[in-house]
Amino acid sequence: MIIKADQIGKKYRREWIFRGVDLTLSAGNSYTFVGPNGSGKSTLLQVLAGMQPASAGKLTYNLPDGQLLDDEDWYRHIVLAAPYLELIEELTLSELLYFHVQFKPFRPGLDATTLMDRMQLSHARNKEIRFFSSGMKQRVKLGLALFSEARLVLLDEPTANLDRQGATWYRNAVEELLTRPDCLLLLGSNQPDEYDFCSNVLDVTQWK
Ligand SMILES: Nc1ncnc2c1ncn2[C@@H]1O[C@H](COP(=O)(O)OP(=O)(O)OP(=O)(O)O)[C@@H](O)[C@H]1O
Repeated sequence: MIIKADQIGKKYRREWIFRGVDLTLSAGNSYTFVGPNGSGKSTLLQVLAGMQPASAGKLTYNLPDGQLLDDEDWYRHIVLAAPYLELIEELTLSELLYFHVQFKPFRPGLDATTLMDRMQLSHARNKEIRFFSSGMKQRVKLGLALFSEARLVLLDEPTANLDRQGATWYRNAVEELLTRPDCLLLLGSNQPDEYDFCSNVLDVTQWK
């Protein structure tokens, strides 16, 4: 997976959030977008993920064999965990995993039972998501992102609402993901301990 951004920009009404972004993001690497509150990290991640249209410039997505992904294919290859994305609150955890796997398989060797175990949430398998604490919900979002079969993993504020044990769990899971040469990891963060393993740290204020 290679994402090429050619002079992309995003504006809301008359305000440019960022512009002139030229990037080549390649699988086997991680990239972290940093900057103060409101600087455009989440917006840039969403535009790079194809979830929001760019207002200017061009984005292309290539697989290693040079194949270009079209819109329909694209969504099979990405996962995003972010505070602003909601889980389906009426489902139990078991039901949610069953629903999710219909659209996106888990990584090889994982099923719903092992995944709940990896999320350290087996005890809550029959509880509805709406009764989960914010930290438990965050583990579910991260678990679905980190343990699903996807070539592009986007994590926005990954340790939001996690306690110290949860932050260690995140750290171990993300380091395991980084051993996969076929995976491209993009992070949005302003917490250094969420991304200090990452060698490509990009300040979004350079694109104001
Ligand atoms: N849908 C929208 N309509 C108008 N303005 C928006 C919209 N979404 C975001 N913005 C504006 O875009 C700017 C960047 O917001 P964004 O959420 O990308 O920043 P951020 O760096 O992720 O912030 P934080 O660190 O607080 O999460 C902000 O000024 C925000 O108000």
